[in-house]
Amino acid sequence: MEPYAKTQGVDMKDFDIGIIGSGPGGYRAAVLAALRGQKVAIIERATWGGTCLNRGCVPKKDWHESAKWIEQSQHFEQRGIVGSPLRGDLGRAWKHQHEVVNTVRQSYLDYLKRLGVRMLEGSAQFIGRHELQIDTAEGQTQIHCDKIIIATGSRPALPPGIETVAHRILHSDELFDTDVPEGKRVIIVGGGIIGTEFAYIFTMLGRQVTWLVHSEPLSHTRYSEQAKDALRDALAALKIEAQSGFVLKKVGIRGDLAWVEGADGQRHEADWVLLATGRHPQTQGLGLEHTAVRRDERGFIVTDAGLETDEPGVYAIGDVVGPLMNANQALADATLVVDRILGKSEARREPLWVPELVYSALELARIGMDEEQAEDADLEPAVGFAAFETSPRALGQDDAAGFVRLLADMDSGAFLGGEIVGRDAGELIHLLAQGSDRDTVLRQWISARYNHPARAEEVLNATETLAARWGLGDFLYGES
Ligand SMILES: Cc1cc2nc3c(=O)[nH]c(=O)nc-3n(C[C@H](O)[C@H](O)[C@H](O)COP(=O)(O)OP(=O)(O)OC[C@H]3O[C@@H](n4cnc5c(N)ncnc54)[C@H](O)[C@@H]3O)c2cc1C
Ligand SMILES: NC(=O)c1ccc[n+]([C@@H]2O[C@H](COP(=O)([O-])OP(=O)(O)OC[C@H]3O[C@@H](n4cnc5c(N)ncnc54)[C@H](O)[C@@H]3O)[C@@H](O)[C@H]2O)c1
Repeated sequence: MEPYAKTQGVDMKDFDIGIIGSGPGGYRAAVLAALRGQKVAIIERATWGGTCLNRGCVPKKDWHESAKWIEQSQHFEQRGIVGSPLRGDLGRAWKHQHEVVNTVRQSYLDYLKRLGVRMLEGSAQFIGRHELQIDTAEGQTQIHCDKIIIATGSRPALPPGIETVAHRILHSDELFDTDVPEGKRVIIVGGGIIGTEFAYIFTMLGRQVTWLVHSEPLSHTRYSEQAKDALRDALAALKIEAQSGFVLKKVGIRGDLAWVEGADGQRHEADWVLLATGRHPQTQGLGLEHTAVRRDERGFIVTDAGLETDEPGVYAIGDVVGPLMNANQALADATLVVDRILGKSEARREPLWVPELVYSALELARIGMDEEQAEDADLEPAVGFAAFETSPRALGQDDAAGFVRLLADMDSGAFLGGEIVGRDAGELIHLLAQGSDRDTVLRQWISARYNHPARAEEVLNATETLAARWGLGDFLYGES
């Protein structure tokens, strides 16, 4: 790819804002700051667009779409769509995501260029509190920035002593950086979000998956038991089951086969292996010792609620701050930090109100508190519920698994949190994310106009059950 700006000749230029990393956090911060008249430099040492665009959300959702179509094709004949049977081809799916990713990346770069953002290719490190040195292919250059945003993201974490082997034993970054391995049999290690998403995607795209997990998939997440059960059922219907109790200790290659060994000595063999055992914040080589920026014991950068580090004028956003690592958080962080830098807001980071998603045999989406958190906050949560199994739209789509589940405060009728499980949950969650006034938003949902038949109507139905079953009618149908 042609870089738009070489670092040569930039020597010690001044910028209003310097941003390290071009993932969703860094890219969004650059766009927002440039749109508001700031002189912005963004520095990227690897592929423009970061994890989300090149090795995460974007290619994963491209594959998830193909996986869904293959699964849906099981209903084609009964819907009157007939012809030869369809089958998944992960190799071709890899090429498809690659083309999509390249198109998106080019549009990102064009936009940054149009906005006048200075794009510098190389590895950035602090050499002073507000000075960065950038090591490029052509040499070193230095810039001064009034404000600096660290958006350096994360990298795959492997258990102690475990190393990847090219084309055979991979983590997810390597999976997207190189073509997918040929072999049909694949082992996935990890019951986190990546394991849960890829066990489904690979199976639908024609691979035989052995899925090895330590504890129940998604057990470390805040999805309700009902959501996890629904997902387990949907996976089981496709014969995708996690084998629990596996703690990875060793990996290796024997002839044509890759193997993994657990703490109990059990070995599993396959053509190749995907390791999905978490991610670490990425701060190595950043020169943080030249600043007052601190990291916690897990390596995450420590910030205040406005995402400013201990070094005044230096901020950190996205995965490198954690603890949740998703693009939605990185994007929300970028908005918050640019607003604060421009003095437009005193807002505080609110991870609770950033949507979380899982794309597997069902889409799981959630936002806000769960019951436990509500009770810990001395609130009394009422549950509003509507299942897609009676939705005319979902039935017409042959895809009626899942539900909308809302929590409201019994005393005030305030919206506390919600979960949407099933097809298009990743789109529908925006309904739950938009209400700016959570005290009155349920009243808005109950009086809003809906398209019929549509899945979004289940948000209305779930809200109505709060009125009907929990006596919240006075709050929800009251004067607005
Ligand atoms: C397989 C997978 C699927 C995912 N799917 C989803 C999803 O569906 N939805 C979702 O919300 N999230 C998803 N995520 C998570 C999401 O990708 C991350 O949360 C998001 O990319 C974090 O954004 P970021 O801006 O903090 O950092 P990143 O996207 O990691 O970008 C950081 C960038 O900084 C650069 N960098 C680091 N150090 C330096 C340096 N010293 N100098 C210059 N550049 C540097 C890196 O090269 C990188 O390009 C997924 C992740 C994975 C791995
Ligand atoms: N849709 C999304 O938002 C999305 C999608 C994919 C990834 N991500 C983010 O990317 C990050 C990485 O995802 P992930 O699934 O790798 O991490 P994760 O933290 O979600 O899960 C890691 C899993 O690895 C397991 N594990 C760790 N060491 C192990 C060992 N030695 N043996 C067996 N199992 C072991 C853990 O038990 C856990 O189930 C996460 O923070 C996730 O939130 C987000």
